[in-house]
Amino acid sequence: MQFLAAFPTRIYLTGFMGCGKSTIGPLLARRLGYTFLDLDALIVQQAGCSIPEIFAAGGEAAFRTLERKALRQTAMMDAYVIATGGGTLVSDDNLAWALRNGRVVYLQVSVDELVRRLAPRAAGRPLLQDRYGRPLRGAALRRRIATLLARRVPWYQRAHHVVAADGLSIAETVEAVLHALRTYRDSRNERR
Ligand SMILES: Nc1ncnc2c1ncn2[C@@H]1O[C@H](COP(=O)(O)OP(=O)(O)OP(=O)(O)O)[C@@H](O)[C@H]1O
Ligand SMILES: O=C(O)C1=C[C@@H](O)[C@@H](O)[C@H](O)C1
Ligand SMILES: [Mg+2]
Repeated sequence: MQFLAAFPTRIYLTGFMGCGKSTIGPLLARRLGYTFLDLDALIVQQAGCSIPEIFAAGGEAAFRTLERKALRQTAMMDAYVIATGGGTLVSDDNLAWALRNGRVVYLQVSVDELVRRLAPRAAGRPLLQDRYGRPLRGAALRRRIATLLARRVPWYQRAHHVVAADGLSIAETVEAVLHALRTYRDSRNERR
């Protein structure tokens, strides 16, 4: 009997804040019959406080420690779509781990589109706030997004799949990710 390779067991969504990991993830999971997990939500649940509270109490380093642990808790999860945080896979260590333990999909979105999406949603994202905890706006928000994104792209681009999501609706982005995963699955089956 010929065994046909199916979709990977774990799919990790990566990309900048606002690229849509938490929005696309549940829809993608439903299409695949997978379970959805949001790593930020897992961290909040286990810490018993919000992300801004974690940053306020222990700085970004404390958050990154929790995030690293949360990522590794997904090791044995079967048939999961996992939305990582925007900075989770911006680390050689975490990225190499995710690349070994699942398929990593980068939702690539331009600075212009990220600014549009994040302008009303900077609150609750500590890296998009000023030193007084006020959400950045206008040119300051754009500068922060552009600087951080440029720094992070070298990690994001090492994903197994890069899905150009600019100009796509939410539903179209789900289809684009499914297309990338199907193409990968079919290429593996052809090689058998
Ligand atoms: N085409 C689109 N694809 C995805 N999200 C979109 C789109 N158009 C608008 N949005 C909105 O942009 C926001 C994307 O935010 P979301 O929380 O999903 O991003 P994220 O990648 O999970 O960010 P973070 O890293 O901060 O968790 C949502 O409010 C979503 O409704
Ligand atoms: O891009 C980041 O570094 C972050 C993104 C969010 O998902 C959260 O994980 C947190 O706000 C940090
Ligand atoms: Mg998210």
